[in-house]
Parts: sequence; C-alpha cells; structure tokens
Amino acid sequence: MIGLSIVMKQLMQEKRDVLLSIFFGFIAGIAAVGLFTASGYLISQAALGVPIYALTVVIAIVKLLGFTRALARYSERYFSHRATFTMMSHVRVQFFEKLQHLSPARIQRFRSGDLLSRAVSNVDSLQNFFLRIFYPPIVLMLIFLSTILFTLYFSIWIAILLVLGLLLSTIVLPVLFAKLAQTNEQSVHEHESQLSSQATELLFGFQDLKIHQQLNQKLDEFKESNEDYIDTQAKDRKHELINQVFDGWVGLLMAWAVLAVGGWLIANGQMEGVWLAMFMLLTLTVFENTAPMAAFPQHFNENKQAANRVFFKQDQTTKPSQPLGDAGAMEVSFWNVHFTYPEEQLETLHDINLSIPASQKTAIVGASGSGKSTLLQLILKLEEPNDGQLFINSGRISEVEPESLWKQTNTILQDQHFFAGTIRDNLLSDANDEQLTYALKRARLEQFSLNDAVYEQGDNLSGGEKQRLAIARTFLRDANLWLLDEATSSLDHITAKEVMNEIFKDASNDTLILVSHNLQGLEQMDQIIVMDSGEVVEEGTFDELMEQKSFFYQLKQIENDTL
Ligand SMILES: Nc1ncnc2c1ncn2[C@@H]1O[C@H](COP(=O)(O)OP(=O)(O)OP(=O)(O)O)[C@@H](O)[C@H]1O
Repeated sequence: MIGLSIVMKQLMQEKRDVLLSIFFGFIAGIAAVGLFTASGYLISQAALGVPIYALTVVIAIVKLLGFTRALARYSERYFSHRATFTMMSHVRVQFFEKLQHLSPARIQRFRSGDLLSRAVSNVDSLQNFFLRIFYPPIVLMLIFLSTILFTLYFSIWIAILLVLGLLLSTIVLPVLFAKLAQTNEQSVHEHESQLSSQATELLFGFQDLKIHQQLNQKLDEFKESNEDYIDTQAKDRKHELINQVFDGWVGLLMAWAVLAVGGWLIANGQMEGVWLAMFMLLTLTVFENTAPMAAFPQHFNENKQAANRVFFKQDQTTKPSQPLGDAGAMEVSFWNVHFTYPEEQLETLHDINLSIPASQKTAIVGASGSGKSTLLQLILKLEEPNDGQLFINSGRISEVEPESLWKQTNTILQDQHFFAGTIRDNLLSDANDEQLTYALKRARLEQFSLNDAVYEQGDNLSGGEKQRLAIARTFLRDANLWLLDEATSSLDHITAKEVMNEIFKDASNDTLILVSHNLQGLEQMDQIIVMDSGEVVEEGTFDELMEQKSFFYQLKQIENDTL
C-alpha cells in the first residue's frame, strides 16, 4: 500500500479538481435519478388522464434535469481528467527522481525491459486510480444516500430494498469476485514485465542470436510469453465482465423487488398507485451508478501492484554525505576492504589494503576476473564495501557525495554508452566546437566531424573508435583523478601509445589508476599492483617487481613468450 499512498499524496495536490469532480459527479448522478423519477411520475399521471397543463411544472423539471445532467457530466469528466493528468505528471516526475537517486549499479540490476514497463505501462495504469478507484465510490455513496432519504419519505420498505441492493452490488459481489480473480491479477504485471524484458533482449541481441542460430528459439519463447500475457489479460477481463453482468442483474432484481413490494403496499393501501412507476425507474437508474463498482477490485489490485512497481522500495539507505570540494590530486587508500556483489555467495575482494599516492601513476594488473574493475567500482562509489573503509585524502569515501566525486574523476570503464545522435552529442560536453574538435584530434579521431551520426549504442563505430570517443570525452573534462579500465584495449599498439601519451600529458599532476591486462609500457608507472583471485598479491615499481621474480615476473615471462 506504500505505493498507493504516494499516488494519493500526488492526487491531493489537486484538491480543488478532486472536489469539483466529486461535486459534479454527484450532480450528474442525482440529476439522472431525478430525471427518471420525475418521468415515472409523469407517465403515471398521464396514464390517469390528468390534463397536460397540470403537469407543466413536472415537464419543466424533467427538461431542466436533462440539461443539468448533461452539463454536470461534462464538468465531471473535465475536472476528473484534469486532476488525473496533472497527478500523472507528478507521478512521472517522481518516478524519474527516484531513478536519479539510485546508484548506477542499482539501476543496472533492473532488466531494461522491466524498467521500461515500470516507466510506461505501470505509470499509465495509475491513471485509473482517481477515475475508477478514488472518486466513483464517494459519488455513488452520496447519490444512494440522497435517493434513500428521498425514498424514506414515501416507504421504509422500498428504502430498505435499496440499502440491500447497495450492499449486494458494492460489497458482496465485488468481494466475491475479487477473491475469485486474485490469483490471476497477481500475474498480469509479472507477465507484462517478462514480455517487455524479452522484447528488449531480442532487439539488443538480435544480431548475436541470428549468428548463433538461436533467434527462432528466442522468438518461440517470446511468443509463448506473449500468449501467457494475453491469456492472463483475457482472464482478467472475463472476471470484470462477469462481475459487470452480475451487477446489472442486481439492478434488475431490485426493480422487480420494488415492483413486488410496491404492489403489495398499494394493495394494502399503504402507498398510492401513482408512485409505483416512479420507484421502478428510480431503482433502475440509481443502480446504473453501481456499474463502476464491478471493476473496483480489479482496478484496486492492479493499481496497488502498479504503484508498488513504480514506487519500488529502495533497499539502500542514503547516508548523509558531504561534497568533496576541490580536492586537488587525490590520494586513494583501501583499509581491510572486503566486498561481495549483491546476490553473490563468493567474496570478490578479500582484505584489500592499498595506498595510491596523490599525483602518482598506478597500474593494476592481474588475471581476468581477479577483481581489478571491482576496485574501480568501489572508488567510484558504484558499489559499497561490506567491510573495511576506502579513503580519499584521508576522508572516508562513504561520507563523500557521489556526484562531487564523479565531477572530479575522469573515468573510462569497460562499457561506455553511446547515444543515438551525433559525435557532438556523444562528447557529453558544453565546450565550444573548436575545443570539441581538438579533443577528437587528440584522441586520434580527426576523421570524424562533430555532426557525423552515431547510431544507438554506437553501432556504427568500431570497438577502437568507441574507446577513442570515450577518451575524447575525458580530454574535455577538468578532473584530478583518472580511472582507466582497459581504456585502449581495442587500439593498435601505435595509436594506443599516442593516445596514452596525450592522457599522461593531461594527467601529469593528477592521480591516475590504470587497469590493464597488457603488461607493455608499465615501466613508466610509479606503482604496479598485482591482483589475483580478489587479493593484492604484489605491489611495487616495475623494476622492484621484476627483481622479486615472483608473480608479476612470471606474468611478464608468459606475455613475452606469447608475443
Ligand atoms: N555486477 C556483478 N555482479 C556479480 N558478480 C560480478 C559483477 N561484476 C563482476 N563480477 C564478478 O566479480 C569478479 C571480479 O570481476 P572484475 O570485473 O572486477 O574482474 P577483472 O579483474 O576486472 O576482470 P577483467 O580483466 O576480465 O575485466 C568476477 O568473478 C566477476 O564474475
């Protein structure tokens, strides 16, 4: 219910429209009841041969009520939809604000299709919250209350019948059908999220699936999920329709009951015959208003689930943090750091103790999967250690505001994202064209112009071009800490060397951490850290490590042998 209470809060920002919708909804409903009640009376009087001039007032009332009903219905729709769309815009903004405050690592744990389904379909289904859940029951109760009070003046028995009918159609039937439909409703959103995730994976992985001849199998799985989704939706709709049919029957049943009780009252002289047609039409009309209650349980459950998916629980507590300030060249250290990825059993980093001095150039090397990139994730606060502490310039990283840290960091991770647009858009900088072109030149991308197109995910760029575009981004930033994870792994030796020289020129006074498989050119580094199976196994300068003839030396020998 937490999700729905947030939606409710958003709705309450539109109190005026909410109250006007209820007011006009009530006027439209009660005008309809009045219109048919007066018509019933008119028909009976006309049948009894009362001259037309004696009925002028009633005829005028019927006309007035018809006009009032139309006007009030229009106003009700206008205000209720205005309240809904304004509420929806608040909900959308809040959803994206929630995402904005998540760490990038936490966002990546969502499947992209699932996130899409939350952002579009779940948010959209919340438009029913006001239109079908919140105000129809209030309007219904007001209309019934007024009608029952009016009926009481004529007959307590007919009033009792109306109360019984009201209980039957608004409580007994919806509760009964809600119980029957419960198991199905649970899975509509789950199926939708699964389908959306499969669709995005099919699109992103289309080429690989084709090459590996797995496309048909994936398409079959997709079709199966699609059929399951349609099936659950159909079941859901069927429950709603059956409920509506039963609800309609209650109205008819009540009209018959009123006819029978009215006949009995007239026979016993407790009511005048002229009122009978009036109560018949009154009953039929007032029960028309219960129709939205048929779908109430479905909409309520659907909205509860949608709201919980939109306003999902944030399992990370945001700790108070301070901006980093202009920290200059940064010293980074790890004290007894242990780390395990969420939902993993095995520890990824064990008892890491490291010092990366300010302004120095440090290389982190080691076998694939030894935990090198994970060290960078911790420095960037994309993940948090389970035990131990990381420090920047002797302040705890855990107390540093992540945005201020990222602002002072020049980062190239293994996976960079490229957006559909132009090279200019993908440089992610406000610098002028001259500066942008110079950055491209330094990254050895002079063959591109700023207006050249980039496809979604950089699909029209080679691996090396993507890396150089990411490097060009760093030349446009003014940051003191460089974190480079295999930044030139797709470049040929000569280009890699040229680009690294440009990076070293920019980073001459900065702290630079380079993660690499490649053991070439490490002589120029101030420090080399060797990782193995989540542990630091060696550290020192190139010459020191070569002299020790231990782990690094052996790696170097293997590399020399394979070159
Ligand atoms: N998001 C993640 N969730 C769970 N486990 C992960 C995640 N990222 C990495 N791992 C695991 O953590 C371990 C260390 O990974 P990491 O990427 O830090 O290694 P690496 O030394 O940088 O490897 P490589 O040189 O291949 O990039 C690996 O066993 C990997 O499977």
